Amino acid sequence: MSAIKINNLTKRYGDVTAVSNLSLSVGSGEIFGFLGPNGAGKSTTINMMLDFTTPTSGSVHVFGHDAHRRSTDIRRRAGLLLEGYGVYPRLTGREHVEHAIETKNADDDPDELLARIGMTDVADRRAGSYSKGMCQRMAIAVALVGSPELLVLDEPSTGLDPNGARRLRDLVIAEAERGATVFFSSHILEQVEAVADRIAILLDGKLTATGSVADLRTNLERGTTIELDVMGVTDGLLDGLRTLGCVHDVAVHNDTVTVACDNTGEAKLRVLNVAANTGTFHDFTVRETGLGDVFSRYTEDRQ
Ligand SMILES: Nc1ncnc2c1ncn2[C@@H]1O[C@H](COP(=O)(O)OP(=O)(O)OP(=O)(O)O)[C@@H](O)[C@H]1O
Repeated sequence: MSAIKINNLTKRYGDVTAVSNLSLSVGSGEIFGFLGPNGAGKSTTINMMLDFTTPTSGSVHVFGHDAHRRSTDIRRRAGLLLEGYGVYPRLTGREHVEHAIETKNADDDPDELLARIGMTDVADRRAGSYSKGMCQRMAIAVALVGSPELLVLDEPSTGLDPNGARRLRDLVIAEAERGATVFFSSHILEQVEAVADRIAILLDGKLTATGSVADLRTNLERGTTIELDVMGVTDGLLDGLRTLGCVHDVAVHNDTVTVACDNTGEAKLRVLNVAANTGTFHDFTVRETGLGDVFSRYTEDRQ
């Protein structure tokens, strides 16, 4: 069963269409990464899932329930980390978590939750004195209260140092292993690539891609990227590369020519042969397509 089912969802603010006819579903127990550039509509979608914003049209179901009619139930069963999490400056980190435990009628150990995100040392300090990253860590601990069936994390990596980011990653995996569904938005592509079972990429409120990172790579037919360092890019080189059947894309940046081609030894050899024949080629790097490439391809190239 789907934990989240979004059908033809649209949200307009005056002339701005923040989300446009969006449909997607997230399976129970899945780690789902929601990607998109600034202003793509990620937060607006999340806000509609939790009934903080009303859709212009379309519907969202969470745990099979209508997000608007059953919002209280849904929020009770979910752990939320949303933009603009309100901090009470006079309360300590532990008191924030204790308050959430009380509100949710849960029986967690606040110290254990704070330890999971590396907050033990500062648990007794007032949140007013916390750094941005400490506030974010505290908000993550609060989201975990009550072992929620669904974690909705809007940009959870914001402000976290590499250690915090690693803890977050481990934590997301552990929560999914326990059976929780995790839906998180992020700009940190490596974070998403490391943990997400599937991702969706949003651009101008529209879904431009959905699937596993591997699926998206295959869709793009960009198994391998070869970067050619040349001394002066010539039309002969570009034409030669573009006529190869195994080449899907050729991009130029200064003296580097980036070639996306089939992931076969023969394809790589043919690309390097063309480059060698131009006489100005002096080095190359081969790398597998990463999520960064997929993201750029689905967003920048289509704008
Ligand atoms: N309350 C609002 N009133 C008017 N426009 C809004 C409102 N909320 C969002 N928008 C607009 O809707 C679009 C989508 O915004 P949203 O915050 O959902 O994007 P996002 O993908 O979360 O961006 P970011 O990564 O920058 O947080 C933007 O053009 C934004 O300006």
